[in-house]
Amino acid sequence: MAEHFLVSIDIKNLPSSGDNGLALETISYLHRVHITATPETQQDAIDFLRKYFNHYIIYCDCTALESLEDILSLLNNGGAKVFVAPWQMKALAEDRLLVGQDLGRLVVSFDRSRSDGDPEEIAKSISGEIKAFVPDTPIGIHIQGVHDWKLLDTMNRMSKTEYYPGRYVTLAHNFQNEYIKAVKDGLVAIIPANELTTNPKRSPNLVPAHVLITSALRSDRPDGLFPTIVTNENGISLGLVYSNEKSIEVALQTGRGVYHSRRHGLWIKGQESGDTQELINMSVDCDADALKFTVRQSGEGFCHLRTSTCFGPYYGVSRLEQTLKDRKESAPAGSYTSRLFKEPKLLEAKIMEEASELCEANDKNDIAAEAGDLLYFALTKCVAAGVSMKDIEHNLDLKSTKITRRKGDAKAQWAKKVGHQDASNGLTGVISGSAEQEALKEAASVPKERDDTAGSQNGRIRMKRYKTGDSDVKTIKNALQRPSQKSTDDIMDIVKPIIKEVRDGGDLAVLKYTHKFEKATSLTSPILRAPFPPNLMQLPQETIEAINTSYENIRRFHAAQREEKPLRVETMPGVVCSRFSRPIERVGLYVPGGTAVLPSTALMLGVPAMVAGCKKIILASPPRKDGTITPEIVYIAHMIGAESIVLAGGAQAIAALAYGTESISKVDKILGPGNQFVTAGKMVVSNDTTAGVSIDMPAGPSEVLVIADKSAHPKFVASDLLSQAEHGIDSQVVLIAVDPSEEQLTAFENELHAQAMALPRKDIIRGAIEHSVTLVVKDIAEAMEYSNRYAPEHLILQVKNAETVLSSVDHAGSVFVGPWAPESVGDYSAGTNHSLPTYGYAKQYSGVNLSSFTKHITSSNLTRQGLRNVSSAVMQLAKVEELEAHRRAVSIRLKEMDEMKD
Ligand SMILES: NC(=O)c1ccc[n+]([C@@H]2O[C@H](COP(=O)([O-])OP(=O)(O)OC[C@H]3O[C@@H](n4cnc5c(N)ncnc54)[C@H](O)[C@@H]3O)[C@@H](O)[C@H]2O)c1
Ligand SMILES: N[C@H](CO)Cc1c[nH]c[nH+]1
Repeated sequence: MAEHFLVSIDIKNLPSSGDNGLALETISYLHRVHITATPETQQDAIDFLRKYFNHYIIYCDCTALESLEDILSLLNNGGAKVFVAPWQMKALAEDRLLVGQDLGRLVVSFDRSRSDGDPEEIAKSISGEIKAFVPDTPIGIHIQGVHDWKLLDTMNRMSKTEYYPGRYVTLAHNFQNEYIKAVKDGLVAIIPANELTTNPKRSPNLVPAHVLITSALRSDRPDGLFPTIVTNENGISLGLVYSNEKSIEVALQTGRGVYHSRRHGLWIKGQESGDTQELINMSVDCDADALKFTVRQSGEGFCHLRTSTCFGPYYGVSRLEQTLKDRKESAPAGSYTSRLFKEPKLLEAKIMEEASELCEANDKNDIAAEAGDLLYFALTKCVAAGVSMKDIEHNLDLKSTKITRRKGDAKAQWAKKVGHQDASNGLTGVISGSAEQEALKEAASVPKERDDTAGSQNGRIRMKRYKTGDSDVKTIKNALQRPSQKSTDDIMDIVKPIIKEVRDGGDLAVLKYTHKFEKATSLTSPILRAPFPPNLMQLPQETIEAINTSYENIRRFHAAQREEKPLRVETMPGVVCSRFSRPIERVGLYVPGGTAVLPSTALMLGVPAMVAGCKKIILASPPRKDGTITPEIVYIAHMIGAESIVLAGGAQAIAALAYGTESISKVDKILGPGNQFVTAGKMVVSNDTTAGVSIDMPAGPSEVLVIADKSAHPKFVASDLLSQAEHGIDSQVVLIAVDPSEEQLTAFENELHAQAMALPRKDIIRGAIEHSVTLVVKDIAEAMEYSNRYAPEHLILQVKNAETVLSSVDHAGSVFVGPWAPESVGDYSAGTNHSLPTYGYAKQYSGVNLSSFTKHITSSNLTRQGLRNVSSAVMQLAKVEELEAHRRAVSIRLKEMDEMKD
């Protein structure tokens, strides 16, 4: 429907029927409203959208908002379009917060109330500003405070060559005729509700609403009438009638379907038949020569022949809805539908049955038949609850206005049922696969809503059970699938522009993202350099002691990994090959800080870097909101001799380390775990040959696999599973129970539930437990087979003679042996490293260790005889490869040897 005018409403002071101007109900007949959101009224605007999305098409003026997130949330809550200032348009477009057709929901607002000047120049500069930032998507323009018609005329002229979908105006003077002229000229006038009336006799100074409508219309009929299509709420056409200025005026005054009969004049539908119509709204079509009335029809129907429409009875979904409503009011004896209304459990079962039959249907006819059955039962449930087809459509419309969309993964239980795997589980395995975003918004580790039952069964936090003898291989394979994350493409689309901006824009770009993601807006430099001020590392004595103990154990274990002397092998007499290691000179260590601050990761990366002898160690970690870094990390940075701490997280920190900026030194290798953005950032920079940087491995959401036999202590088993489940909802924990009794399984489950319920992060745990499993196997050999296939980040062996099982471990990041080795000792203090491969990457990667910070150089040292001994092999192979210079490098030397002999 074309836009002609918007009624502006003060959301803090909603118009009511006693006021001057139009009341809310009458405004809904005109359908399009304009509201203003300021930092103070932002929440009111959201509440208005949520409450009235079904009644109006709502446009929001956001020019006074400071936060781009607030603008996006208005669009996400159903705002049809947002009016933004030029700087907001620029930022939204540049940050790619709106792309594609969502950009078309912007209207750029220019305030001309105080500026005069050549209209031609003004119009040109407006057009230039828009084209500079949104060159490809047509967007609307709004001229605010217009007091000069020359400017509007010029804009109108320009619109013939430059397309703006909507030219909106707010007038400086409140004159009736000006509004009417604007609408007649094809502009969309924004008119305050208190300057409009449906009763011009009573309020002669206000603008008559019906005149505004007819000003937008042009009749191409000799009698000047406007053809009017009448539809029901679902958009089904009831018939064709005619309107004129008078009938529109009465329709607006009475809120009913009122038309002009070419035989009888003013026609109030249903006045005689009783089949009245409640007016929902009226609108003008795209070329302004026809009207549409949307109405709620009562009685027999619209047509004088007593059918629902002038084209016959309803059909399809509308007929079904009508029948169901009739049955609800009064059903004939024995009606099946009426039984469904009375037996909700039967209805529920039928919905599931039909949904499953639809899934199984293959050919076109079957699919249509099964979809029809499912619709019947689904709509029965809706009608029983008083939900109409219109309500469903509104809901769909609201979802379609969202700019941040869910990826739409199936819940694990359903995905597993049908054996669906996320197609995007490819690239790294770590950054592949759900989140949240909601795209932009779905941080990996967010607590579940309180009423979310994920991970719970009958109110208990419980993992799903599978038994290898009872379930087929495919079912178990699916059950052991890691939870999927946001698709690789989505993440790459977010990360790549960030990296490019930091590479090109340096410090300023890093700061921009730190302000945005960490909200640390007071930060003016992205770096904290050593020597670190003592006041930034004040810690309680017990924390210092804990760090010192962990530091020393980690140092000892990693120092023991040093190769004391070079490897030296004489491969043939006189041919000596050697290999020696050298530290990587400059390393960047990423310490996560999104959902939890992990100083222990600073130790796990920093201590081996120091032991290896890296010359330059730079830490990077997202700062807190006030711009500071947690004192434990500063203290550890000081202990390991770090050059500096980059006060940034995510892909921006990775890019700064890879390319360097004015203040951040470039590094040769980046190590450390992180979320999907960090991991994707590491992948991107390591693939850029111009960056000259390598990375450690894909280290994503934490996971643990516990193998427990009859000797295992349920309390220990449950506590180990929970220690990794509390990391994030994207973590996965697996229990392999070896030949357990039912009592033992129940004991594991009771403990898990009881301990989880007492933990502060139980909501996160529930999320993780949703995709976690207990697998029952017959013996330890089978347990090891499954464990090796899964290749867990952490493997815990709570079995008899655990030490002997170690020899069967082929793939795991780190193993914890026996009842007295909880995984958390490895997380903090035992000495082994906690930066480990996840997602099954333990099949090809090691966890961080000393060699992650070194590289090897080889050397060959030959005597004369040595060269003679190897010469024929070298020369023959050079000949085969037709590389003559290679061959000669040997033959010339042999000749020289021979001559020297003579
Ligand atoms: N495998 C291992 O060895 C190991 C060790 C420790 C931690 N971990 C894992 O590391 C992860 C840490 O993740 P985290 O989120 O807590 O911290 P993080 O520091 O990895 O990520 C936070 C950063 O993500 C960026 N970000 C957030 N939302 C964004 C968006 N919408 N667009 C672009 N960038 C965005 C921000 O820059 C923010 O600074 C967890 O999954 C944890 O389990 C793994
Ligand atoms: N378990 C994580 C590695 O997957 C590391 C960690 C840090 N803090 C606590 N735990």
